[in-house]
Amino acid sequence: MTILLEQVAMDEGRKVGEGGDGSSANLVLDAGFVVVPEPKVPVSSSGFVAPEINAFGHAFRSYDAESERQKGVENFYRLNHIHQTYDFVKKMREEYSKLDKMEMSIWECCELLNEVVDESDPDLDEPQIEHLLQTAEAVRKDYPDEDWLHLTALIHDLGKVLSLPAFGGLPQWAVVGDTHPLGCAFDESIVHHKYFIDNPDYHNPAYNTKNGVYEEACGLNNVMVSWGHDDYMYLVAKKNGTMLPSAGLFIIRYHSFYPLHRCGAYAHLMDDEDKANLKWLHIFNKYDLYSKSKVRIDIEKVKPYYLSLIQKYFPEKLKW
Ligand SMILES: O[C@H]1[C@H](O)[C@@H](O)[C@H](O)[C@@H](O)[C@H]1O
Ligand SMILES: [Fe+2]
Ligand SMILES: [Fe+2]
Repeated sequence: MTILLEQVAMDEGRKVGEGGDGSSANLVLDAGFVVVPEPKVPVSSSGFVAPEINAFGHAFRSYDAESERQKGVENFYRLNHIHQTYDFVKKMREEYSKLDKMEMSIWECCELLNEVVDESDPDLDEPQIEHLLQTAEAVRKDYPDEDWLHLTALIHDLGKVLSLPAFGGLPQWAVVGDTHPLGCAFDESIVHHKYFIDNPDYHNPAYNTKNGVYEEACGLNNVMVSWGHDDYMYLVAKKNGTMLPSAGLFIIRYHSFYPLHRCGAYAHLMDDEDKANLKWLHIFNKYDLYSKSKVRIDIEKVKPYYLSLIQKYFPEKLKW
């Protein structure tokens, strides 16, 4: 099966100002029709076995178990839940859609990411480039033919550069952690849900019902999801005209949306394209979460392979 990129770009373009990604979402349009094979979801994978415990001796994603990271992580979610509001997300999307902060290649960004510490993650305290390569290499072993998925894995967390001064030096609560929609009720499955009580949207009747400002099946592209590294990297990839398939862009954009991909919350907002792409996100999530370990990848050895993928799917320099 194939899809026409122009069609996808137009579909997304019609949602301008409605929680979509703004008016210049369709750079690809200029190139006319580009036929991209839509990746088929393979029946099953082999190799990678998800470990039962993380590097700190706990189950993965234990947000309440006492550990050296627990308090910091909980405080992170307290701030995240208080400050991420519908208006805040709208403002951030507008600001960062300008892509006027930096010009650099994908690989340069991978290297920059090493400066970033993620305070939201109970399972990881390794430099971020290790996580990128661990995820990508684990995916590559099980899905050797899906090179777009290897590259998606490599770049999925690059948006964390938002916390660096050159990108506005955003606080952690606006960069990392799980994401959730704004403009409708906060689902109970969201980590440390109790802190929403101090969020103004929680008390706003326009925003605190099941559907809130949305209609059933309106499509996630119409939904304001909390601002952070996911949506930023999606904007960067899309607006710089990446050739990644829509499943790759969906993974980048929603990989932290655990309430949806782990708990099935907000499923009523998805449209058919979201549902198809969610299958790939489920596959990806296993590698993103469970490849986090102390095992280092030899960067110099794998670098040429990833540089070739970057060249295939991205322009040499991107606007950030
Ligand atoms: O703490 C982690 C980390 O910030 C990841 O990059 C993000 O994707 C996860 O959803 C989050 O739980
Ligand atoms: Fe992430
Ligand atoms: Fe990740």
